[in-house]
Amino acid sequence: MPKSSNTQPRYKRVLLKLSGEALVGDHGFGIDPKVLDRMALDIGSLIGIGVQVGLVIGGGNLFRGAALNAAGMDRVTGDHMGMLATVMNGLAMRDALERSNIRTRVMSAIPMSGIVEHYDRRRAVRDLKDGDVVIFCAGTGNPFFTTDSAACLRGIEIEADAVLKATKVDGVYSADPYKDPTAEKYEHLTYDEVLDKKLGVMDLTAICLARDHGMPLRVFDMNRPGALTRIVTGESEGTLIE
Ligand SMILES: Nc1ncnc2c1ncn2[C@@H]1O[C@H](COP(=O)(O)OP(=O)(O)OP(=O)(O)O)[C@@H](O)[C@H]1O
Ligand SMILES: O=c1ccn([C@@H]2O[C@H](COP(=O)(O)O)[C@@H](O)[C@H]2O)c(=O)[nH]1
Repeated sequence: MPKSSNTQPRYKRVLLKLSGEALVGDHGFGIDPKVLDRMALDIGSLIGIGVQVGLVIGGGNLFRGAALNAAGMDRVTGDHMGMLATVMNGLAMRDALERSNIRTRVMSAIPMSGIVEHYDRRRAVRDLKDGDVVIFCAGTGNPFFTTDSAACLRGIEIEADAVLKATKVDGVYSADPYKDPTAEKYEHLTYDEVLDKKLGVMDLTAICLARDHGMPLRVFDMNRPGALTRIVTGESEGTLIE
């Protein structure tokens, strides 16, 4: 088990959404084990201060349904492939967490007997209370959604204090900072501001779901050392949407 510390967390239970695309790291495609190990270390720090951690991992490092569809594939088939990609990422993340001695459960929205458990909310909450990390795979289990929506959905279901979106950018900007170098970063936004300004860092279904259930969202750079711990201990990091 990770070492415990005296730091008082601001959040007792969080739903952490990890970018699938960022798992590529130095590799051109797939999963860079170095990124997984770094994330396992960060998650271990949270467990060490008593924070319960649910995880949703994207699939953009492997497949996205919309991209497959643009290349000619049936959209639903592409989305099924995207959801399966999130299961592969979940298995890889469990492996890294368990190598760091962090007990981990993987639950899939799509039954996959013999590989991972089927999603069960009550069981997930029990596991979280026991200090296990619970990885929620296969998104919502339905096509035409994204893992951002799945993160908000699971976060609301498990009554997380916040959904933390760990991604490649250090917050929400007035425009995509990769495309517009003059874009300015926001420290704080309301859900309606994100919707009205059509800020593309998270899909709008996810924002609506979070707004309708009063779930705070924080977008931050997963590559900044210590960012996760700073967030759960109440320091300012990334952009808060509430
Ligand atoms: N207004 C904006 N502010 C910040 N980032 C933005 C904005 N608009 C678009 N983006 C883009 O959104 C990306 C993050 O969202 P995206 O859903 O693509 O990735 P992810 O969730 O990190 O990956 P995955 O889908 O693989 O999990 C950023 O890398 C950035 O390029
Ligand atoms: O509920 C869901 C979640 C995801 N998908 C498909 O998986 C890929 C990968 O997820 P990202 O959020 O893009 O990382 C997504 O593009 C969809 O194709 C889904 O169908 N339903």
